[in-house]
Amino acid sequence: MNWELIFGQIKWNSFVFSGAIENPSLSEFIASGAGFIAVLGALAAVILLTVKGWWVPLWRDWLTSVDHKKVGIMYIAIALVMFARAVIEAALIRAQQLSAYDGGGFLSADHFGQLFSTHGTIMIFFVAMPFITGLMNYVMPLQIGARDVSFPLLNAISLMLTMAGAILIMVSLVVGQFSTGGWSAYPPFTGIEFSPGEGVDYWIWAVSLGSIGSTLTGLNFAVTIYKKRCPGMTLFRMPLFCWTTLCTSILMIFAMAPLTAATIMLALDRYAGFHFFTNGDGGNMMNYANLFWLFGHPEVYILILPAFGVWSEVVATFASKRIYGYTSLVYATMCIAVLSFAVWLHHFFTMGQSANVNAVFGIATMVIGVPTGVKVYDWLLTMVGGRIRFTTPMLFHINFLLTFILGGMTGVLLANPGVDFQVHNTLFLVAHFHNMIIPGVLFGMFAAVQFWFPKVFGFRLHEGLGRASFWCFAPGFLLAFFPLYWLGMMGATRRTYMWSDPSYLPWLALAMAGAALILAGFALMVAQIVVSVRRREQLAAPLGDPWDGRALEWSIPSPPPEWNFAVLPQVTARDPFYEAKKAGIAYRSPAAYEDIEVPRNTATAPLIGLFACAWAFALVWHIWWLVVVSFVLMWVVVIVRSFQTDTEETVPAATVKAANEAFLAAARAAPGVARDREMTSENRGRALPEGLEGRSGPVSSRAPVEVLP
Ligand code: HEA
Ligand code: HEM
Ligand SMILES: [Cu+2]
Repeated sequence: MNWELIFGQIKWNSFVFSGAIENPSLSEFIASGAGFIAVLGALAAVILLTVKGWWVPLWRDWLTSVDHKKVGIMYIAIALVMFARAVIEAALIRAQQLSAYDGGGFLSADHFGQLFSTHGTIMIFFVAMPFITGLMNYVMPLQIGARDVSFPLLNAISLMLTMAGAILIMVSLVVGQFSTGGWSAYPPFTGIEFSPGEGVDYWIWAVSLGSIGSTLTGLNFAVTIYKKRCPGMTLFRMPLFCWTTLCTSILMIFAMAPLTAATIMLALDRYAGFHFFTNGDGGNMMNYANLFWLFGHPEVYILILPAFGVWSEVVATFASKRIYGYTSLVYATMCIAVLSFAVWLHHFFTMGQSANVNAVFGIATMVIGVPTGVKVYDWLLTMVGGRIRFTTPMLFHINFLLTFILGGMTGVLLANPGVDFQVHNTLFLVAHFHNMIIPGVLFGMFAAVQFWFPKVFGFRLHEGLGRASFWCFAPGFLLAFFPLYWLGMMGATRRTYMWSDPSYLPWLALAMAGAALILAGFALMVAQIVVSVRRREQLAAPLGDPWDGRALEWSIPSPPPEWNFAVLPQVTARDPFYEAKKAGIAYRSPAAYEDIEVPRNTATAPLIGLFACAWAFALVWHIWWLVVVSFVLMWVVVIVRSFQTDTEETVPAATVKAANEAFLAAARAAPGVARDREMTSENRGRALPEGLEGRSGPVSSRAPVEVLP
């Protein structure tokens, strides 16, 4: 039998374990160990699912679900698993750099190159992207008073494409190697001549799958926000998180396309001998740099805007005050979104444009500081005069304000081409972007988890452990990244696996200590989740409104029913739920209930994801029969689905009524918010008073959130 016909380019020595046998070294053992852990982890999951009998529920209730809430949770689960891997890789990079004085260190140059490439690629495409996408999925439809997104099946397909990409990257731990070309994968280095192996192909197909998934998500969410808002929810009554979701979705639609184009063109160069980006034959790698950063710069705002939305929700809720400067926050978000398409060139000031071109793009970049500053001042002014509750999300918010400004300022420094020539591609740059992404995006997502967890699962997270993890994360970040500003100015370049200037050592040691603290923070966060699950009875918050919330998601039970809203809400003001509580008309019984149509679960999306994953794997290894078979199967699934007509089921009005009336009765009877704003015979059935909009909300009369044991 012809091996190559069946297995393509996979050979015995493609498996990571073979390296440790043929060429034993610490670096190879670590690589094999990682492969081993991946295999063991997968095996452990299979055994757990089998022993507990969870296969059927996993398939029936989760993988085949098209419910935006479950899709959102699955996105965040992917993000957390991938974060665990990428943060360990960061610690290895740090340890290598600390020990690498004058040829020391324990990793081979090649292994080190794979580590920073997978770390960057995973963190951006398979941690930050799924995290924000999962969060937008869960929260946005609830906040606009919708029952789901506009295209629930498409939503599930986006998820499964992202999952396929993540699985492909995990497979690269075991079979073959990953790219050493960094997260931006510049040719000609990533061309076939300089990187002939499978590594770059893993990067290309994993990123392409994620990128197509994100394009579809962008379309889906933008249409949802335009079309599915509940009665009375005008655009300018939407919570700010929905505004940032809208802007991010539009950015996704326009920015992911150049990335997909770049990866496919790079693939054509590598597989079919095209020369879009080659050094000779009429190719030009600058085309790649332009396409990549035409995506890459908006990408960083795709990540930060939803986080800005989270910060707006968090600060208004925990300052117990209406957000300051709502309209200016909306316009600032729009400005940032538009400007983000006009600055991509600042990523390659040093690559040969004229000084004038650099100046134009440098100024455009600096201008983004203005709308961002508007946001910062709005958040600060929201806190002024508020009654601040120092919960974990609020601690993250204050830390965000303090550190994000510093990172923004170093961005403005980099926007000056003269300065950039000095520090481009040094650790100064690495410090800048981690300084934006970690306190801004990552901690924004952590704050969001703390904030919305009780909504999703019906019980709170343990507050003490949450604070403990915060107190590791926040100083850990400072220690891990501020020394890099110094190192960068001393000339330490990024992506270096070895160095020879002894004055680097103390700074690298500090950075290592910081990375260790961040790992400790992550461990505490995992502990927090485990402890909270165990104590869920004690931490229960089933009535849906644990923080004295403001937007519509807090007006329904926790966890929300499949149909979200028993009756679509009628909105007459911003912060509609808060205003309703204030007017004493929250938790009113609706006049009548109707049957609700919900989409049926379907195997379509997971099958498409499965075949997409097989297709990408086959492309990486040139297994041509599998390329054809999986591609055809993917389309067979699509065609079969298009003939199905019975795709929805009806929840009878009586079922909805029973569930909702039980919830409303409990909410009215409960102490706390419901009691303070008790239903009375006078206010029952009364519409929300007109003119509430624009009036600044009063300081909440509620006691601050107690710290749970
Ligand atoms: C979430 C991610 C994120 C965010 C929000 C930003 C925001 C900004 N970035 Fe950053 N950046 C990255 C992630 C991010 N960046 C990444 C990942 C890279 C490198 C990729 C790579 O090469 O691998 C990078 C690289 C990068 C470069 C390229 C440098 C080089 O390669 O040599 C430049 C240069 O101009 C730059 C500038 C800026 C600026 C001006 C902002 C501004 O938006 C910042 C605005 C914020 C403030 C200014 C603070 C708050 C404002 C006030 C308090 C008001 C008062 C202040 C003024 C009016 C100035 N960034
Ligand atoms: C949580 C703690 C983190 C630590 C300790 C860490 C550490 C590092 C280190 C040491 C590098 C290599 C620097 C070099 O080139 O010498 C790096 C690169 C990088 N990191 Fe992180 N990081 C962390 C989180 C994140 C997050 C959350 C993101 C994005 C969401 C991210 C994105 C990147 C990117 C894009 C690169 C560049 C990769 C490349 O050069 O191609 N990191 N990080
Ligand atoms: Cu940029």
